[in-house]
Amino acid sequence: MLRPLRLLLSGLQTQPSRCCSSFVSRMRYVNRLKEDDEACTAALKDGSIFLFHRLSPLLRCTDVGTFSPATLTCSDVQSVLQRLGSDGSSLKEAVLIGCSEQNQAQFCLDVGELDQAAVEEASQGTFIDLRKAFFLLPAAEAPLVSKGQALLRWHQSTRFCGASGQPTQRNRAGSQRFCRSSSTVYYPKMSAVAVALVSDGKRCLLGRQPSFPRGLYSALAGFCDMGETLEEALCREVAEEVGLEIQSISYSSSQHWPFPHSSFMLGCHALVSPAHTQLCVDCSELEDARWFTVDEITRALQVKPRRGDPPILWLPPKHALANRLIREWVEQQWQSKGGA
Ligand SMILES: NC(=O)c1ccc[n+]([C@@H]2O[C@H](COP(=O)([O-])OP(=O)(O)OC[C@H]3O[C@@H](n4cnc5c(N)ncnc54)[C@H](O)[C@@H]3O)[C@@H](O)[C@H]2O)c1
Ligand SMILES: [Mg+2]
Repeated sequence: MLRPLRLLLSGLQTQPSRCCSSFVSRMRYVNRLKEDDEACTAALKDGSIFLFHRLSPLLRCTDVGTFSPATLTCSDVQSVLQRLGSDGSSLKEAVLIGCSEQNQAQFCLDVGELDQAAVEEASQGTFIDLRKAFFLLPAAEAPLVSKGQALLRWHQSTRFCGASGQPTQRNRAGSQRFCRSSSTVYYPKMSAVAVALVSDGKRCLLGRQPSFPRGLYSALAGFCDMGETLEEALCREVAEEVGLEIQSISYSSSQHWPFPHSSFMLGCHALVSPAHTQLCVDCSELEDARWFTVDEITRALQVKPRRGDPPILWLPPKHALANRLIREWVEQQWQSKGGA
């Protein structure tokens, strides 16, 4: 079958184009690799690979005691696989996750079929559960690793078509899967979650679930229902969880959150009328919810939690969107105090 000219031309190009800004050319390059299997195969040969073992990423500890994701070249991975007696065919399972600022395509690969300790020894790293690894990594590197895990998990759970029950096939980049029998195309999925930092103008509202570590309180959150807007989801979640009606919703920022599975977190600030702040907590959802003053929150932000010694109030870690919302609120409170 004749391939479209666009794909033939793009297949010749195995590096990002230099005609536009480096960001634009990297984005277009990654997009092209998703569409063109041959270009993607070529990019893998020159690309970098993040290894996972049963969804735990391979990290390396630096000389100064910090952690970073172990970045291997394709030939590094080939020699690790060969040393462990694998024929290297599992490289075909690598999934495209992006392109580095150095214009190198980035892939992830799960080598869960190999002995974990042997891969660690051969690749000079350690596989660490993402729940721990995510917080050990610098905030700039954690999202790439969580994206890799999310894509690998999605491939593992979408092997069969929900309509025909037949096996699905992936494209080279791993950006979609296809069922020949039902002609269904599957794309990676994530659930939308609305998070709100609710304030009454002077205090902010935080809640805790029974599963949270002792002392931890966070912004209210909930999965968006089908057909809901972000605003509708926030209003419903806050009403359900603490029995309040919110208004003046303003969007702050978003993040991909890998726990327990892929969520697309949409973070907002919201207000309640100071005359209606009485909480009616739904105990089936939350163990507790409370109003906190800016002084209490400012003190809690300065506390470094130590193992076995939880402070009275412990806030979400810096990598979490809720932490960002809390910091934004504190800054805005101090600014308005300074201006008053
Ligand atoms: N990154 C952050 O800063 C941050 C902050 C708060 C919450 N979160 C995350 O947001 C997620 C949702 O928060 P929550 O637990 O309060 O939600 P929630 O209040 O909607 O309650 C969870 C319940 O919703 C139901 N549910 C509906 N749709 C679902 C779906 N698509 N997937 C799973 N369950 C679904 C389930 O019964 C589940 O037990 C959690 O996974 C949490 O880790 C992240
Ligand atoms: Mg909730």
